[in-house]
Amino acid sequence: MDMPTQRGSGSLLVAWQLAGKNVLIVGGGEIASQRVDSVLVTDAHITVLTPSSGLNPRTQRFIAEYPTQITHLDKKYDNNPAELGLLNYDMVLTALDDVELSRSICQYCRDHRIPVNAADIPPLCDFYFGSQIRDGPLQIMISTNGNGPKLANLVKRKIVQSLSGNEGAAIQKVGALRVILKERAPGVGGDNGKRRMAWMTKLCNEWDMDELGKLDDDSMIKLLNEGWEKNHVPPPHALGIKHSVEMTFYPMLVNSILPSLIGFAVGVASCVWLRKK
Ligand SMILES: C[C@@]1(CC(=O)O)c2cc3[nH]c(cc4nc(cc5[nH]c(cc(n2)[C@H]1CCC(=O)O)[C@@](C)(CC(=O)O)[C@@H]5CCC(=O)O)C(CC(=O)O)=C4CCC(=O)O)c(CCC(=O)O)c3CC(=O)O
Ligand SMILES: NC(=O)C1=CN([C@@H]2O[C@H](COP(=O)(O)OP(=O)(O)OC[C@H]3O[C@@H](n4cnc5c(N)ncnc54)[C@H](O)[C@@H]3O)[C@@H](O)[C@H]2O)C=CC1
Repeated sequence: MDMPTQRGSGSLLVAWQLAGKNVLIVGGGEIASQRVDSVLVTDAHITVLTPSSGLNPRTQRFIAEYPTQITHLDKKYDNNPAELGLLNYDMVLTALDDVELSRSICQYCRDHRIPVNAADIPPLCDFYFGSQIRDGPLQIMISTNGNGPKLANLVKRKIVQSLSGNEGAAIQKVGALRVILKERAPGVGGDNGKRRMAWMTKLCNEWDMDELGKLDDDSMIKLLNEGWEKNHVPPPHALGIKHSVEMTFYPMLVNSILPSLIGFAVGVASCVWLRKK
């Protein structure tokens, strides 16, 4: 499907690397729990600022389960950014039922160029959250750029249905293979870089996700010895990798082929029965 190119009115889609950075979440309710969930995956250090009485059960559970990754400051924010040390944070998220407080935190962050998201005030956000699909290293974010969050969730469901479930494993194996390949043929850019990229591209085009996901340590070495070193991409079966029946075949079998077979069998049986009569 060709989509028309649109310039302007969009936002930059990036995969923000937050490992080891400090993220402040002000609030501890339903939305804060979703923020904690989203940020935990990044290996950032999270501070949740809210009184214990305002923690919902999910946020409470995260704090209990990840004591080294999450610090809970059990107090009300009294709108004193200096006391809080706001400048020490790399990102601030507000999830408050107090829009004026949210607005003032946003303003302080903007003045000090700290990226900020306020769940209740889209125009003040530096970035929006989106609907997410994750499968290992595969991350898909669906954004409607603030227009229709529920529709983002519905588009996500459509995309999930179109995935085979093999993508995450395949990407993880390709990632491991690329590391070994770069050790074998090191260097940034230049002829080596070009050759590496051409070979990896050919491999990804010729093997499918299921086959890539079946690579293991031994077959990776074999693939490099017999493929990379000889400047070609062997087919998966040459390395003993067999393609399994697509998962999508089963729903097809149940939904269309099986009912037709049953219908045909019933038809034949009734003909035989009628003839006998
Ligand atoms: C701008 C943004 C700021 C931000 O949060 O970063 C924002 C803002 C607001 N959302 C509101 C309402 C709802 N939000 C959801 C759900 C989600 N909202 C998410 C993101 C975003 N929400 C950002 C834009 C993302 C985009 O457009 O693509 C998702 C995708 C991701 C996430 O939250 O992590 C997550 C789905 C995740 C999933 O299921 O996969 C539902 C549905 C539900 O809860 O089931 C409803 C009720 C139905 C509806 O309104 O659509 C309101 C109150 C409106 C009012 O008062 O009327 C505001 C404030 C406003 O708009 O003023
Ligand atoms: N972005 C989004 O997807 C959505 C945003 N919202 C908006 O997000 C906001 C938060 O929603 P919920 O989490 O459901 O609310 P909630 O009522 O569950 O949580 C509010 C939190 O704010 C905390 N809080 C209030 N004053 C505080 C202070 N001075 N210092 C520290 N913590 C304080 C409370 O302790 C509580 O944890 C609401 O304004 C809501 O309208 C609502 C739905 C979706």
